[in-house]
Amino acid sequence: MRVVLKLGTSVLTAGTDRLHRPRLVDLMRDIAAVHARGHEVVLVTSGAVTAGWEALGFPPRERTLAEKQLLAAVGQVQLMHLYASLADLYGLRAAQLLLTADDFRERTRYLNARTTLEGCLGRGVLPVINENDTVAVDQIKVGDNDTLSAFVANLVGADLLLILTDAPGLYTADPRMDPGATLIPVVERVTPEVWALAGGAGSHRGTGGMHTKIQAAEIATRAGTPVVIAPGDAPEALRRVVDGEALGTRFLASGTRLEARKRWILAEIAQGRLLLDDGAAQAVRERGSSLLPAGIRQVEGDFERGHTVRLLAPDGQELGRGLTRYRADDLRRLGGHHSREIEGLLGYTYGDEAVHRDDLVLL
Ligand SMILES: Nc1ncnc2c1ncn2[C@@H]1O[C@H](COP(=O)(O)OP(=O)(O)O)[C@@H](O)[C@H]1O
Ligand SMILES: N[C@@H](CCC(=O)OP(=O)(O)O)C(=O)O
Repeated sequence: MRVVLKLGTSVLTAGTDRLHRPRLVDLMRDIAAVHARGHEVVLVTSGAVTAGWEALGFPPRERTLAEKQLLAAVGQVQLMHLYASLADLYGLRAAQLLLTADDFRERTRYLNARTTLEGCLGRGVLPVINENDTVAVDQIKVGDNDTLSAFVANLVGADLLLILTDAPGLYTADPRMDPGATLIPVVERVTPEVWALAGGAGSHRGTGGMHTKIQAAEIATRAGTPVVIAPGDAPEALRRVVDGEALGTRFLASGTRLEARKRWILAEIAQGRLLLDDGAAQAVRERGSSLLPAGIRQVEGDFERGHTVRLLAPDGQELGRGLTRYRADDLRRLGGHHSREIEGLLGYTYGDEAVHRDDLVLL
């Protein structure tokens, strides 16, 4: 089994202000045990900012981007030092990958990241991934490690994404606010009702709370990977979930595993929206046809050739996502025109289709 394990700050600190070493030992022992049984583990870890804060002697927090980047720069080294030493204790080698949104958006970078990850797994190395906070400003960052872990799960075609946190799973309401809330053991589909259950982060240390975990569950399950949200303080949580024990909340995969290219399209952050006319919406939805410029009524956003865009029916319903063959400004000029006019309008052509059916994933 190929498993992506996401460890939140809340788990790594065990509710304290610093990385909780005994907790890290337990987690690494769990990882090593699962690894020793032939499973592949990819670790997505938070905790750099907290580790940096600890390393600098807990200075008063400013909560600016510059401060977060500084703390992450200091803390990432501390975090990796701990992981590398602990992995060593259990006879494992750790590798570090610092990724950000562009690494999933740009095909070449995506393929390189995937090659490195496959290389690690092929050699039995434990990849340890965090967002590259030191360079990630709003425009290019994934923003939270729950979503990052779902992107990574899609990247490697994981059989399971396990998100460990400081809550026992998804509750009917934020258990910190509502003592009567109860655990939801299985979520068959991420519906608006499920979204409504999510509250924000449980502490000042965590990012996103249950909201980003549900978002992660939606991204991964849609690409065919089941997701479990489970308590990080449960002994041997990874081994137990891998063995099929019902721990925390399981989100069932909503589809079959998509081929790698389609997973990439879904994993990517959509850069723009194409509003189709009735005929085009019907052709795309019912026949899985390519989208021609003639069927585009409106183009929203700023995107380049090769970026992912959402395809919307006239009523606003999202039909699917695909890679566009033309940049946003080109499509604004081509919308409503026959494909034979493309060369005359632009002075060049990348083919008849705005989004080719091979590059299109219907939802
Ligand atoms: N419906 C819910 N069920 C469970 N936990 C929830 C819910 N809504 C909000 N939360 C909060 O989400 C927190 C976990 O997210 P977060 O603080 O970001 O942790 P992490 O560092 O693990 O990502 C929990 O401590 C909990 O208070
Ligand atoms: N990249 C940041 C963590 C961001 C994040 O999503 O944190 P968390 O909600 O604790 O998983 C760090 O290493 O501190």
